[in-house]
Amino acid sequence: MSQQTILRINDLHIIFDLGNSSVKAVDGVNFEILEGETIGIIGESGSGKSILGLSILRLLPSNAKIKGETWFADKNLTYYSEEDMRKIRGKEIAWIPQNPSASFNPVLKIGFQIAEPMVLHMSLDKIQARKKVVELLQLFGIQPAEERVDQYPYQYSGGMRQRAMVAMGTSTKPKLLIADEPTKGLDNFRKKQVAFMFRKVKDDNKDLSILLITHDLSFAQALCDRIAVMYCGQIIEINLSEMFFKEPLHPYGKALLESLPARGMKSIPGEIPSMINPPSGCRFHPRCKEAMDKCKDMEPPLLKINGSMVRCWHYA
Ligand SMILES: Nc1ncnc2c1ncn2[C@@H]1O[C@H](COP(=O)(O)OP(=O)(O)OP(=O)(O)O)[C@@H](O)[C@H]1O
Ligand code: NI
Repeated sequence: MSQQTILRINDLHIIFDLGNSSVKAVDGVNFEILEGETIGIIGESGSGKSILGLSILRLLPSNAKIKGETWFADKNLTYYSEEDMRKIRGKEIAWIPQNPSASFNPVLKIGFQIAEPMVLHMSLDKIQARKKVVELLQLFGIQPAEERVDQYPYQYSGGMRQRAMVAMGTSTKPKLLIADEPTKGLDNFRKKQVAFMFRKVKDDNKDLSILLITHDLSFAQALCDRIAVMYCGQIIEINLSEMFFKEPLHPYGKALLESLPARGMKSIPGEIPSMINPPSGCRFHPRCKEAMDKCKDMEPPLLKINGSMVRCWHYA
């Protein structure tokens, strides 16, 4: 049985025009997400993870120029109008933003905000929606749900707001859920709670595909079927999670793992490169222990190795 592709991104480029210079935030990205799979996008700050996620929903800042195609099942979203995108957002593709505290409207009750996508997309009336919200709050451990439904964001703890965001994101039974840094700023205990909650969401919705954008490698390892590593606007490795955490292909992947506390906590030498003037050749070469002469001048293509992909001359 082969899994269906739910999302396919073809040769995506996103450029920010800064007047006298430009930032290539995403530079030639190709990948796909299968039905029911969880894929993690990892990489250092500024590598283009959030911009890639936002581009799928076309929520990019207005100074962004976009090239390439985004297919959602058999729909080519590239040519969708804003009006058509609004029917997809929150219904078929849900977005869980990076900062739940800033994303809830402080003057509206949480229950009302969670209900909104269901009222909009599932034509539930207010009473039905309220009932659904109470069920969702219970499901996500936000108790006592009957009381919590009428509270305002400030009355929730950070962890509760995070869970409420996921409740809202999954309320309309989307096909794809995109979550940006869902564990950002949480302590270890709350990180585990969020991982547990995502597991539950996955178990309850076997066909749901999840795109997890995260810095948090242990969180990615706990949840993802596949890992895509981004560096300086490009995907430089796509691998099964199991393979990646055992033996990553790209030297940058190896360096990321070696920077984990449990694996020696070796920081990656050098600096995250400028996105305005990225390094020549392989973008990682100035920081790479294994760099060869060729890596300085020639950009490696994304090579297929068995079922994995890697952008590194060592595999050519
Ligand atoms: N509105 C904007 N105008 C200009 N450049 C931008 C804008 N938004 C993002 N960028 C640039 O695009 C690049 C990618 O940003 P993005 O937010 O996707 O990174 P990220 O990988 O999500 O990082 P983080 O892990 O810190 O969230 C960065 O170099 C950033 O400076
Ligand atoms: Ni980000």
